[in-house]
Amino acid sequence: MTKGESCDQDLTEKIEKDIRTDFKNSMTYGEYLNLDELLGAQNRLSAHHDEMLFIVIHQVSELWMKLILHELIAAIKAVEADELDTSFKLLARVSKIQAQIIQAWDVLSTLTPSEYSEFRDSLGNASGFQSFQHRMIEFALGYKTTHILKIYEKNDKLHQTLTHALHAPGLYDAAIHALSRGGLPIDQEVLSRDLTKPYNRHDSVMQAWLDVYMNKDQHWKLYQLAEKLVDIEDAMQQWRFRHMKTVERIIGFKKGTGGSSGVHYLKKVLDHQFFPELWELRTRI
Ligand code: HEM
Ligand SMILES: N[C@@H](CC(=O)c1ccccc1NC=O)C(=O)O
Repeated sequence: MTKGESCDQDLTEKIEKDIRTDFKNSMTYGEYLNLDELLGAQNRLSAHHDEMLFIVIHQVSELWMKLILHELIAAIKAVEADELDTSFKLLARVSKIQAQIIQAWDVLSTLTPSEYSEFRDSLGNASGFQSFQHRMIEFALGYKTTHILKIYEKNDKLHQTLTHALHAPGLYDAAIHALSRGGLPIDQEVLSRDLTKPYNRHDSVMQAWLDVYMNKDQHWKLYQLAEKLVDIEDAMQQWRFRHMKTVERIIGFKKGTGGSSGVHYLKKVLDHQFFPELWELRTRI
């Protein structure tokens, strides 16, 4: 490269930098937050006044889910790296976001059965059952339900992302490996378990958490991690319960648009536990 060419290169870089700075300086609030797109995305399918509430509550929930996932994925990495203090900060934020989406049910509860029935038909077969981010969160917590993948067969990108998450360790698997690295004996069959299957309760994990709780001074960080996980599961169950009750007060025991039995199905989902040993130990101590 000649001297002249390298000068040209410097000049081009300087101009490009100036353009970027100018753009940044003149950028508005709305541009930064992409508000045209965000606030233009409430497309009602009916002329019903209350459909706006229905759309906004879902969109707000999906936005919060986006942040939950962002934090959870970082928390899993932190636990895997034995950076537990970092994970506490991230998991505490997840809990605070969960509190927001639990509160959101209060707003939706102002929708009455007659109001909802006036636009329910326009929703067709669409259902929250198809919420991709909801499944990503369940997967990140270790609840891997393979039958869910079928829903996304026609969407390569979502299917691929969910398949990747299916094979990746969830938060509970990361915590169990941290127990093992912390010197608590965990059976090999748990450590090398098939991550694509939902987690099942295991004796060695039960024993390890009991040990952590009974000797918390020696395992303070793992003890704190356990309580953060309990916070998260507690909130997941509160969310599920509020969803089930809100649905019952709005559609009673009608079948769901997604093809399920409706409230009966939502009640059954409440039986599932993400971190079973952390609940069982409460009876054992
Ligand atoms: C009037 C309001 C709502 C009604 C009547 C309702 C009803 C239902 C029903 C009946 C199901 C079972 C699947 C089906 O057959 O459709 C379901 C699933 C689901 N809904 Fe809702 N829902 C409402 C609001 C919401 C909101 C605001 C969210 C937040 C994103 C949401 C998220 C979900 C999710 C994630 C599932 C799957 C649950 C699982 O499989 O564990 N729903 N809903
Ligand atoms: N499953 C609901 C419909 C429903 O709630 C819904 C429809 C479209 C988009 C999101 C929805 N929310 C949660 O399930 C019903 O059966 O009325």
